[in-house]
Amino acid sequence: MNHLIAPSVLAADFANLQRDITMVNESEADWFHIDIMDGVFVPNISFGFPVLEAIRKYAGKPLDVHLMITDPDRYLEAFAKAGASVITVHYEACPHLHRTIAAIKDLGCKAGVALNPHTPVHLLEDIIQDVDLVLIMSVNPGFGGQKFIQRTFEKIRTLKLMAAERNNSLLVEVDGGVNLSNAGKLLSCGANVLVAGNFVFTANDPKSVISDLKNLTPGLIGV
Ligand SMILES: O=C(CO)[C@@H](O)[C@H](O)COP(=O)(O)O
Repeated sequence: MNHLIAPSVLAADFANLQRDITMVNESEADWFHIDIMDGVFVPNISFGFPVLEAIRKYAGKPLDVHLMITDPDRYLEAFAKAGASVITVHYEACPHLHRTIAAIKDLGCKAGVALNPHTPVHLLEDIIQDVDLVLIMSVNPGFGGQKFIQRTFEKIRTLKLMAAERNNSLLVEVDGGVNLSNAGKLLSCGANVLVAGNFVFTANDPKSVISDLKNLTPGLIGV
């Protein structure tokens, strides 16, 4: 499949949110990446349902909702109702992950599981066949604009090997510090969804940055 680009709205200008949403609508991006942070699972609070509903009102592309919250089961239905197409929960926040993934699918959404940088890919061995997406965090979650962790490349390769045996259609998403100097290598390691926040929204020409990420050939840049 061609890879997907998901600009992270956390890096948008919230005083000009409609303008930034329109920019993403008009760009070659595929999804809106929406970071929900509760100040408990991660040391930051982002935004909740009123903002998500405002984004949904103008967004012309699927909402890829990344829940950095404890006990996400409490809110799955509300996020589905608020317009999420993909709901990703953290492995580290879900004691009954199999049940949580089933609940997301029952709501008609794609189900994803995210791994913090310290969480090994092999822990997904008994769930990888049940998820639509694995999100590999390439920074510690909680903030945009952090430095990409190099170990991520190897994690994606390992995940890809596991997926080849157990889930060929798995979406492999990478999030944190993604830019044009690491994106080509991420694609060649097996990533097929790139999240980018600051690299897109602080650019002089965000649409052309999105286009550059979308039209990358795996491995040609940043290997
Ligand atoms: O989930 C997160 C941070 O916790 C990310 O989605 C960031 O929002 C990505 O931002 P950049 O690192 O690309 O600026």
